[in-house]
Amino acid sequence: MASIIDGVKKPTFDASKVTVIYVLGGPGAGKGTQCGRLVEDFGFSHLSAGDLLRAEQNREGSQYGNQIRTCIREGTIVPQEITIKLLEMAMSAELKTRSGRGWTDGKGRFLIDGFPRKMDQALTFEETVCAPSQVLVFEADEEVMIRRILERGKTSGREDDNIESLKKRFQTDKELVQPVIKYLENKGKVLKINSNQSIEQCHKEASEAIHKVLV
Ligand SMILES: Nc1ncnc2c1ncn2[C@@H]1O[C@H](COP(=O)(O)OP(=O)(O)O)[C@@H](O)[C@H]1O
Ligand SMILES: O=c1ccn([C@@H]2O[C@H](COP(=O)(O)OP(=O)(O)O)[C@@H](O)[C@H]2O)c(=O)[nH]1
Repeated sequence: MASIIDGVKKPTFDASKVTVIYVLGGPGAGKGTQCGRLVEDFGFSHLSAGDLLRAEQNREGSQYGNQIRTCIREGTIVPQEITIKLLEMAMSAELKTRSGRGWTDGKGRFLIDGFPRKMDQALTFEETVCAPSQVLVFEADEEVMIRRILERGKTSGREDDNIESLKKRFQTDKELVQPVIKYLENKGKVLKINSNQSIEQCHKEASEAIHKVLV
């Protein structure tokens, strides 16, 4: 069977026709929740790297299923070739099927949630797909994130919404994701939002920042 990966190479769409916003933050910081709200406001396509990986993991015949499952359970990062290819394919598909609906400036609007989580991903995506216009980073205290994830775990069915996986995800966040945030901060693209606050307050701060990017 053909692989979904045929090397990271130029995507099939024109990078000048898309606006990409990265949405980062620890597990349970509220990335998915806030993306849902921003989709309503601005007509973004919301691409969660974690959701794309879970879908690929469960796809019948996927040769990456076991590898993805192990990484997710252990809170480690899936090799970039897999994640970037999945993102690129999802972006191409959206650009074909939506053809501008809800994108008032004619550019494809993408919220990329939970990515990049490692420096190699940040650099490769920038080189082969495009650079982000803005980066939203939701920051919550560890005890707040633990409480939210354990609550979510009661119904999410996710193999990593438990305290053992969570501790490993926090470790990965410190070691790998924080350097990516520093790198993006040096480019002046990062807005940090305190997500111990209410969903409403986080949304207000996030949507103000997006307004400035999309004008
Ligand atoms: N600001 C907030 N205040 C209280 N609960 C929140 C807040 N943001 C998200 N939640 C809840 O916390 C859980 C994790 O949020 P989610 O958006 O899935 O986080 P992430 O995508 O960052 O892992 C969800 O059950 C969500 O309803
Ligand atoms: O670019 C990515 C994004 C996610 N993941 C994996 O998917 C898991 C779940 O990520 P998601 O963003 O869905 O969940 P969160 O930890 O933010 O709740 C992570 O812990 C990683 O194992 C990954 O390998 N690369």
